[in-house]
Amino acid sequence: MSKKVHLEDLKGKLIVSCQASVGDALYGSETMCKMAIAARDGGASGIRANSPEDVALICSKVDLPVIGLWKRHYPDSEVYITPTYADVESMAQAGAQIVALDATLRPRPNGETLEEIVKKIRQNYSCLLMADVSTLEEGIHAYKLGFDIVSTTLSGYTPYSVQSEDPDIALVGELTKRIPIPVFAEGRIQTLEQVERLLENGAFSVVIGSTITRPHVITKRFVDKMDQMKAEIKRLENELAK
Ligand SMILES: CC(=O)N[C@H](C=O)[C@@H](O)[C@H](O)[C@H](O)COP(=O)(O)O
Repeated sequence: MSKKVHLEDLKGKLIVSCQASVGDALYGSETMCKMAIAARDGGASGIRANSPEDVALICSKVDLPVIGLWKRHYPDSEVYITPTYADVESMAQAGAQIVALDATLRPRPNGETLEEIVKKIRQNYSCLLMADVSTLEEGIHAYKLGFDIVSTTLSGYTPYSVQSEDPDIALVGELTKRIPIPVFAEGRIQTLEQVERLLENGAFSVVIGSTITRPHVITKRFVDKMDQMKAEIKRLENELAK
């Protein structure tokens, strides 16, 4: 049974998402656990992690609250973040103090509903529930279903939500005005200035993944920018040569 987490301990704090996909150089529970230890050593107040294996290992080695999710793809649904009751149950059993699940209004596998999942988890487990949403409507709906936290995780990742390369600062502000539970800012956060604006807009906590724990993503961002700059210099040289 996971230890109780006190959300106040996460207020104004950083949660580091330690996740890697199959095929990533850093894929594997041992490596993700080392990432979580490094995040703890850097002062993170919580960890977000994917899969029962990674969560169980991190919970055993890192004395921080763990937000557990399980990315699983089902043929009959677009929902892939902890889609079914069994997936949520696996994360609670792995020891996650908080279980994050897709809280969009999209159809779930096997015809399961978010309402049924929340009700059943509340009957059987003491973990907190975090709603990964992409719109204000989904956040309000998740609050009404009894979630403990709403996170902007999926903004920009559903076809009907705001598409941007930046974090959805506006959604954080809208959610904090409309629901009384903690709103976590999550998704595409890359700079301290963005963190400042997110907190100013009412973010309870900030979740950062790729910019801290995905070296290939960080590397690609620099490489792409430098290639752009090189191409621009070449273009200007050609202009001057005319
Ligand atoms: C869209 C989706 O599946 N997001 C996932 C949610 O767990 C993770 O892949 C993200 O890395 C995490 O939300 C943190 O975001 P960022 O890596 O941009 O800091």
